[in-house]
Amino acid sequence: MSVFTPVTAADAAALLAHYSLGELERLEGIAQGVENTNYFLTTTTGEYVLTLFETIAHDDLPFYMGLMDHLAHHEVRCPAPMAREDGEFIGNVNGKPACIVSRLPGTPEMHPGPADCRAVGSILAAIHIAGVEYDAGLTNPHGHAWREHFAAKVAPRLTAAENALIESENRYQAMHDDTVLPQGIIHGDLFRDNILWDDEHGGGVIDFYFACDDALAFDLAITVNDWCSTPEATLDPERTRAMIEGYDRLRPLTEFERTLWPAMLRRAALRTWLGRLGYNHFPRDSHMTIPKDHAFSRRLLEHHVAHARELEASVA
Ligand SMILES: Nc1ncnc2c1ncn2[C@@H]1O[C@H](COP(=O)(O)OP(=O)(O)O)[C@@H](O)[C@H]1O
Ligand SMILES: N[C@@H](CCOP(=O)(O)O)C(=O)O
Repeated sequence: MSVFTPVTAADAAALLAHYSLGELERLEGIAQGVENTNYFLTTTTGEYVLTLFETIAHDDLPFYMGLMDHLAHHEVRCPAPMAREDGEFIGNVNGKPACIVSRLPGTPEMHPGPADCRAVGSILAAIHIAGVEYDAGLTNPHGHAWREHFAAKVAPRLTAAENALIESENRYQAMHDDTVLPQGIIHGDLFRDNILWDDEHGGGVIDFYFACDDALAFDLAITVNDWCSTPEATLDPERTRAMIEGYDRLRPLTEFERTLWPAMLRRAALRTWLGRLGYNHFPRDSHMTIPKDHAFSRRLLEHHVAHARELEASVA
């Protein structure tokens, strides 16, 4: 997250008047993240996170709130949304829709080994399995149409080589029909910084605001691309194998998923690259934001394009 919309103690106290969460003790802006405004919020009853939604359509918010509520009740450790006294999860702060969720303890593991990756694979599979019973849906707003549209928008700011790579990758993706793959609720952003680990509970998952309906293997590819990549923008074979095993033991991959695995890894790398180009070339006015490395995502995509055989072998 970031702070795009500053929140004062008085704003937070006015919001808390709609909840039974006690009195405000402390409010602290969070620099991490790039999508929403976030604050740690401490009250006399506990520790929470206040989120102001900056870009998400108001109509989509019940999907995210309901999903966290559902998963929190289905053995996925994740933030629980706090209900207001009127029963709603969403309120308003400084003109922005806002929610309060429980704050998870723990810290991210930014230098994972194979054992961490195996655990993450199992956490992702548990989300996919629990998602089957969630009775709401959301079409991926960053699917094929978005990739094409965004490519045209960002094109004037990129080099000819970058535009050629995006164009050919969009063409490749259009040729690979993923509707044959199992679909369901995906997290969509299970990067290293979105799991908080603590000794007592293990991994807790945050940041469900890219969740949507899509191919489950695409979600695994997003996760592998982040957790199993090396600083040289390649995939570490041992970590990749461990994550796929951790996933597969709970939700076995189908033959189609194995066949389309290289395409999913490429699609995930393209999605992240385009997203990061957006943060970089069309920045929003933020009071606190940590930039994302878009060149790394391009190099990862280039690696995937050049090493199709290796990617196939990683899931064989
Ligand atoms: N429920 C939570 N419990 C603990 N920390 C959280 C929680 N939600 C967010 N955070 C903290 O805020 C940071 C940014 O959150 P994130 O959801 O990734 O932002 P964004 O919505 O911009 O993607 C996280 O890296 C984490 O430090
Ligand atoms: N994880 C994505 C984009 C969203 O970042 P977050 O820090 O807000 O989760 C990326 O790294 O590009």
